[in-house]
Amino acid sequence: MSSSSNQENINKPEGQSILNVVLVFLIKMITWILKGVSRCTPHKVTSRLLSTFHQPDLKAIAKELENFPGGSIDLTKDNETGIAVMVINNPDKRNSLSGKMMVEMSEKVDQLEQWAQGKGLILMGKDGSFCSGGDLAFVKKALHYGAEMAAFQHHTLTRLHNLPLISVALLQGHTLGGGAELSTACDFRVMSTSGKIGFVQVKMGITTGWGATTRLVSLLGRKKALQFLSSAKIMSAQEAHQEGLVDHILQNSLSHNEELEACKQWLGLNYCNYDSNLLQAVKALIVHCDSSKDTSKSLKYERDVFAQFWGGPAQKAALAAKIKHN
Ligand SMILES: CC[C@H](C(=O)O)C(=O)SCCNC(=O)CCNC(=O)[C@H](O)C(C)(C)COP(=O)(O)OP(=O)(O)OC[C@H]1O[C@@H](n2cnc3c(N)ncnc32)[C@H](O)[C@@H]1OP(=O)(O)O
Repeated sequence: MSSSSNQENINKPEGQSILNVVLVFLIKMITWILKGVSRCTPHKVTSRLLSTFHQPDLKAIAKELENFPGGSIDLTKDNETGIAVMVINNPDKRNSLSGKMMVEMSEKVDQLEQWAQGKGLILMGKDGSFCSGGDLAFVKKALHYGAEMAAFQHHTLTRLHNLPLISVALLQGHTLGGGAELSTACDFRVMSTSGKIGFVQVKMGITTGWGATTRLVSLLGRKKALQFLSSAKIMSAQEAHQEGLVDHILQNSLSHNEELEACKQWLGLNYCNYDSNLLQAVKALIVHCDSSKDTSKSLKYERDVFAQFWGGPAQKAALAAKIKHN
């Protein structure tokens, strides 16, 4: 740089050069913001802003979901053993979840939150199948209602996951899509040797709608979560156990009821031997330590992304294709 320009700089009043710095900074900031906004389509900005500020009215969503009938969620609590069994009961549709069943599951979780003698919970499906996800008849009628349904399910499954009970999903038969998501809302997964599990959402033109991405990353880490969710792989019991998703495989050739009894034994003998107050305190401590990471922020973002695909062309094409995830 020539000495004369150096001379200029040296003679420039202090305020002038600070003003220049501030001006340059402001121009850079404005350019950066404009670049950022142009990257998002108006739709994405709107829906993200909406979901950030929009607090779902769960009571109103429940009223709407109850308009989609079918099946039931049945709960039995054994005050002697302290183990409850929650049954996803829609066997004619492979225990897929209707809107009504989503509301009933929320109500049963309410009951379990108040169960003083509770120690453990087994979540299972009726007649030897766990759950094949959302009831597709409900799904096709609720394509306008994805964000609300996801908000409702996130609320229920986060409370299920955080129950002061040690929970096990008994995976018999098929566990698909939303059904696989339900299984991640339990502390453990026990599977029959012939069972199959697959996070098939991406094959259905959507991302996870019931919170499984957040829970899988926390449970098994980013890599395994990415493998399951991007491949839509249908895993056998052996494969799921090898991946660490399933904690115990039941012995072969048991009847459906014998598998339930074996699951009760596994849960009772391993994790429900002590006083319910103590066990509930142990689980509450685990939940507190786990939720110190910001899972609510992660779930909110998961809902935002889900809402951008739900009802979109890829989901409509998948629904029209009547895909069977055998
Ligand atoms: C946010 C979650 C997300 C969403 O809600 O969109 C998802 O859950 S995505 C995943 C949605 N689930 C599916 O796509 C499953 C589709 N079904 C199948 O792949 C098969 O039915 C299977 C593998 C579950 C069972 O196959 P199998 O050969 O053993 O029996 P059938 O196919 O004959 O099924 C018997 C009977 O059940 C009905 N069915 C099965 N799954 C569903 C479902 N999810 N919703 C509604 N109905 C279901 C199937 O249609 C048969 O009924 P029928 O009247 O005899 O045709």
